[in-house]
Amino acid sequence: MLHIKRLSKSFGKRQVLQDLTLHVQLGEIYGLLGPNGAGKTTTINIICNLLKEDRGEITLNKQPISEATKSLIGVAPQDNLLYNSLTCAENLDFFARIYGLSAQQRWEQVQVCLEAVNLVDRAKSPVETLSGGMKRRLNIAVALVHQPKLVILDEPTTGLDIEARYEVWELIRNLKKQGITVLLTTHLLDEAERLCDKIGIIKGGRIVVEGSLSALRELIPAQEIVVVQTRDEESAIARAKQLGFTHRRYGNDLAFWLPKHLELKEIIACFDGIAVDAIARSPVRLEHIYVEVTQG
Ligand SMILES: Nc1ncnc2c1ncn2[C@@H]1O[C@H](COP(=O)(O)OP(=O)(O)OP(=O)(O)O)[C@@H](O)[C@H]1O
Repeated sequence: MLHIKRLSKSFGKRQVLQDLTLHVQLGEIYGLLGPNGAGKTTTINIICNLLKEDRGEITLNKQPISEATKSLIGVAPQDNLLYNSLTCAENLDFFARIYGLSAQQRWEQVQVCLEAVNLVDRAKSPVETLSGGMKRRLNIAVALVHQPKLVILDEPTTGLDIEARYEVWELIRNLKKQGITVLLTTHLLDEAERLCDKIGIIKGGRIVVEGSLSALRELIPAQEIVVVQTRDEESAIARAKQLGFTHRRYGNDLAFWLPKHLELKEIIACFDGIAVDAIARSPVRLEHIYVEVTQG
């Protein structure tokens, strides 16, 4: 649905995107991940025709990006784009006017979008009276008002509490159910794990890995990851080396990749003679893959 091939963009001497290639299929939720400053927002701005690429090819629904493709895209930017003194319904009506909807279409779409984001009972409330979570949902409703085929959500749940986050996640899943394709950026790896059919990780201005979570898991040759708490890390690392376990640091945590499944007592036996305070086991998660790809 959205195909980007060898996209490059520089600001002055700083090359931000370098031969970036990504493919978003119709109806999927695609998560674009990468460190701060990796070029995610720049990529979004180019897709939305707000910024011109230096080189590369982008097609949306088989059409090159242009003014004409703008109406196929709805964007919910990182900072809510809302008028605080207007009500929820007025905000939606305002943006629907910008997209040139007729009065009848606007009336219908305002209702549909308020329903989609569960804000029907706040239709007449000024934005300034809404909670942070409600504002975020309204911001997403604005992106939907002209019935786009692709919705781009730039960090949709940043700054929200967990309850508000659940609501936004449910809303995003509902967009997918309606056949809307979603491209989202996030720094929350559990958000990407929960929602995304496909994940692309940007580093150095290009997509370094792209695929489903299960495909990305293949990048780490481990059945399981164990975090070991010990005052004698050196001995634990030396023992792990003897056993053929790769070791990694995730923040302060010392972790080992287990190449095969082991029972807990077998794991404990591996570190026999070393003072171990605690062992925590987890499957290979996006966090481990992300660290490998972005810091490797
Ligand atoms: N208009 C501009 N002029 C000059 N430099 C820019 C401009 N826009 C972005 N940049 C630079 O390009 C780089 C990529 O920025 P971008 O906002 O695309 O990153 P990002 O991946 O979205 O980051 P974040 O996760 O922090 O939102 C940054 O170093 C930024 O300072």
